[in-house]
Amino acid sequence: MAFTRTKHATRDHLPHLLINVPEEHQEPIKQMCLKMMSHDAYGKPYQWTSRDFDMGAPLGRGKFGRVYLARERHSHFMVAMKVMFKEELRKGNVQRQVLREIEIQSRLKHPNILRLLTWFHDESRIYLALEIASEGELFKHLRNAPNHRFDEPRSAKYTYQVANALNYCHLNNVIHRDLKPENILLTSTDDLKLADFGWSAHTPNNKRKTMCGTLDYLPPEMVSGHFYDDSVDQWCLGILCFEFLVGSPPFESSTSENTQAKIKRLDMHYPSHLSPGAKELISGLLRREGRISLVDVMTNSWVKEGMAIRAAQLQQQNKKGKENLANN
Ligand SMILES: Nc1ncnc2c1ncn2[C@@H]1O[C@H](COP(=O)(O)OP(=O)(O)OP(=O)(O)O)[C@@H](O)[C@H]1O
Repeated sequence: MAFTRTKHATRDHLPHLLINVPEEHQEPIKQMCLKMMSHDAYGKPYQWTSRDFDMGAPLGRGKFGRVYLARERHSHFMVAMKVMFKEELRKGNVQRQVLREIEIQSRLKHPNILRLLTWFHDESRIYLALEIASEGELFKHLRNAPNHRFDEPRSAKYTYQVANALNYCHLNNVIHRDLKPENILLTSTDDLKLADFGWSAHTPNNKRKTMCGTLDYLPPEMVSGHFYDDSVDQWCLGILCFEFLVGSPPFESSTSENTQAKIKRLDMHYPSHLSPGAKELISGLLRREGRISLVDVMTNSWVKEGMAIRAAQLQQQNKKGKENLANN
């Protein structure tokens, strides 16, 4: 890739790079790779600027940023370009949060974590060149799903992918701390990308005490203002898995005081449509202490079986899609 600064593929590696690429896409991808390899940035330090990119359609808008589809001029490599105005960041007093997000996200390289490919700034703006997740926020898909919830196989697959991403974060001494469907993006291949590391933190051994994250997802130790460690992310994964399956988080209530009180009492109910496997997994995560590990989640039998069913569902959908295309 034009953006990587170490371990570069050369022309000799092209046959290897194209191994899993369908026949009909081989030539355009080969041409793009060749263009990337001939870019001044390839393998060398390079000062990117907005002049290197053609900006296209808007993909979305956040509190401080607007995100556009953008194309790198030389290689035609597509990215999602997040543009933030320095003045707005200053007014919102979030400069440090943004710098932390950049610093942490540029170090993390995992298939289920949104890649920050490069970043640069000019007098008034900061630009983040991000990997594209073309299906956008997972939250939108949850809201559009029947009864605002995913079926068990789909929930199991997504739970696995988030557990995998969080496990990688923890191995790299990073706690995400703000897991929720709004902070997860979906790709065209039905894969999740964890985004928004604005609240994440390095975890140098000692426990932390900052209250952050979203109320519905806060673990009891954070609600009570106690010290906490990276197992807060396991709690959030339990809430997320519940929300996938039920359509709303388990401690949701009309006021934030009630939500906090319910979290402290672990006052929640499992709807009758949940399978015993799903309940067992969630109850292993939504504990005050002794939460199951992320590796336990990834090897859990409900998760494994659900993933296999989801893979078969997608294969079936793809087959139908191809048949419909052929018939039209
Ligand atoms: N990499 C991406 N690929 C595709 N769409 C994206 C990508 N990043 C962001 N978007 C879209 O742009 C929207 C805004 O993203 P952004 O990261 O600025 O905001 P946010 O995280 O939702 O909000 P905030 O951090 O301000 O609370 C997202 O909701 C999503 O729809």
